[in-house]
Amino acid sequence: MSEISINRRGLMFVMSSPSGAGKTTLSRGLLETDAEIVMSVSATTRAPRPGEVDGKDYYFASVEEFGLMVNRREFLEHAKVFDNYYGTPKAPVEEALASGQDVLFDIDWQGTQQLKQNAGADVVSIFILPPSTQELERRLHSRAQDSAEVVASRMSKAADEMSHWAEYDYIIVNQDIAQSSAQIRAILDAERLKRPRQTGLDGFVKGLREGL
Ligand SMILES: Nc1nc2c(ncn2[C@@H]2O[C@H](COP(=O)(O)OP(=O)(O)O)[C@@H](O)[C@H]2O)c(=O)[nH]1
Ligand SMILES: Nc1ncnc2c1ncn2[C@@H]1O[C@H](COP(=O)(O)OP(=O)(O)O)[C@@H](O)[C@H]1O
Repeated sequence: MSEISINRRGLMFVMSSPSGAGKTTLSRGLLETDAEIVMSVSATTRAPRPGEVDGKDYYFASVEEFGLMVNRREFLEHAKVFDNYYGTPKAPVEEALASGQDVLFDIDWQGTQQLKQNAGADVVSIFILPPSTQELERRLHSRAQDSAEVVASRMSKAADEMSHWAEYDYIIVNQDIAQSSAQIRAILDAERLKRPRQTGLDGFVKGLREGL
């Protein structure tokens, strides 16, 4: 039997966490296993880490270039995080949603608030907590891509970021990657099934009733 597909409205799936709690790892896992969701690639003024690819991990921009994009209103949201600027380019998100895809955002609490203000009903937000402070520090060190100074600065800012946990729809404590991935999967599956998002239901049910 062929799979039934009912048209639905794309959703904006936001994941935030203090740096090092595991967002990047969890979002990569989701993208690899789900063809209906695409990542929003942000622009940033931060320097690329070893292995990061321009246009894939981020669009790396100078402060001047970033400022021009802000002036041209090219961002859906933007914010200063740590000592750098980050922003979500608007056009790719609008194109993906219009073509029926969901979009995954790895953005901070400031960006999440802005998205909720502009597109409330389409936003589903998850906050990811580390299982402990010691484990957060271990993960930041294990990533080994940032200097000791950067790790220390991110640890000191984790408390700030974590203070916004209650603004999110769902909270996941990321102890075990497989378990956290399964929890994220469950949230996405359930949110996709919400009645207002299944815009094709009217026609589908009409067809069913006419066939009786
Ligand atoms: N508001 C906003 N925050 C972003 C954006 N892109 C990344 N961030 C956040 O900026 C913070 C730092 O990101 P990054 O430098 O990649 O380090 P990470 O914390 O290890 O992922 C994280 O909290 C990200 O969620 C964006 O486009 N907008
Ligand atoms: N549940 C987990 N258990 C152990 N290590 C993890 C877990 N989740 C992520 N990590 C590791 O912690 C480090 C930071 O994870 P990352 O996904 O880069 O975090 P973030 O994107 O939130 O900064 C990486 O080395 C990653 O492999």
